[in-house]
Amino acid sequence: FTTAPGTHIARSTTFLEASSNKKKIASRTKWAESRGMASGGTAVAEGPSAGLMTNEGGLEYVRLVNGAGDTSDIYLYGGCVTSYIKDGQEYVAVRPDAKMDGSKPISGGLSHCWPQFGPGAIQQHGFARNVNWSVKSMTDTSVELEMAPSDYTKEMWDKEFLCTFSVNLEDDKLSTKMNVENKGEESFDFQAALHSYFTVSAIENLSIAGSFAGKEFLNKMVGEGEMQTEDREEIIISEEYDRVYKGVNDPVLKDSGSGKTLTVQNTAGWEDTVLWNPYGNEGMGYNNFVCVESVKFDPVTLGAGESWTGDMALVPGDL
Ligand SMILES: O=P(O)(O)OC[C@H]1O[C@@H](O)[C@H](O)[C@@H](O)[C@@H]1O
Repeated sequence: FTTAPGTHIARSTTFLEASSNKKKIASRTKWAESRGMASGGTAVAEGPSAGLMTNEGGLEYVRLVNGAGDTSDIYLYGGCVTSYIKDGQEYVAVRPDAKMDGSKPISGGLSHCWPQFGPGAIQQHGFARNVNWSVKSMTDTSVELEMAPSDYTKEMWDKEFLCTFSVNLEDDKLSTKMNVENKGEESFDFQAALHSYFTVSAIENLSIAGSFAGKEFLNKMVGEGEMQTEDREEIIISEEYDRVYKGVNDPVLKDSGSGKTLTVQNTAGWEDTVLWNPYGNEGMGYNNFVCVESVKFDPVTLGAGESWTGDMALVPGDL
């Protein structure tokens, strides 16, 4: 498969050479058989194949493939979607300075911030993005990952929880569902976000539509953070951005360079949008990505036995 020129960054460690296809299929078959599943799979000689893969840094990821040859990669480390390719166009970005070997959270993809967003009582953005999630079930086009407490998480946050993250590669979109369940006897609070990195052909080619006009936002780039009011219908980024738009959850990315749009369809749970771009930072590759994050900024209080769900789908389109 191919990707549109100029939209593909730091992808070398997440894509294996076609010559290693045999190894991938063998690994998938072994994985499926060890779980009592038919090996099945999309073992198309010339196209991508679905299944559990290992990257050059030793990290495992699941590749989903649909009938049209669209693909999505989901790393078990961090439960992170690092790629969504539809009709040859890559929509998800990974920063060129990202570590793809587990030495630090993946800076890119649909990265989980949980149970905390940003700085706070525990580590920046929480721990969900630097633990290994496990595969509960998978098919060629879907995977369900789970994250449960461990000694590591309990040291920081001693709560009984179960997080489930499902990704479904459909014909016209990539659907995700984050579910948090309180398995303990006492209530707990959390924040959540998908710190989503999306590809852009160049930042000057991007505008972001949505219900931004008239909304108040927290501009974290001013002093300790300042509340301001947005007066634009569409956001254009021409300086460093770190902004929390509470009550906005319908962003649409429009890229005049690729001629593509990407609708971030938040249909449950995700109430807010954070925009982040380290404008001018070449090392981070600022010119080829934007973070348009699906966020639940005000903490959720979950009673014993209760659960919370965030539904988000990425829907590609043409300008
Ligand atoms: O590099 P990371 O951990 O993926 O985070 C990216 C950025 O995420 C933003 O939300 C933070 O405000 C930045 O400080 C941070 O650099």
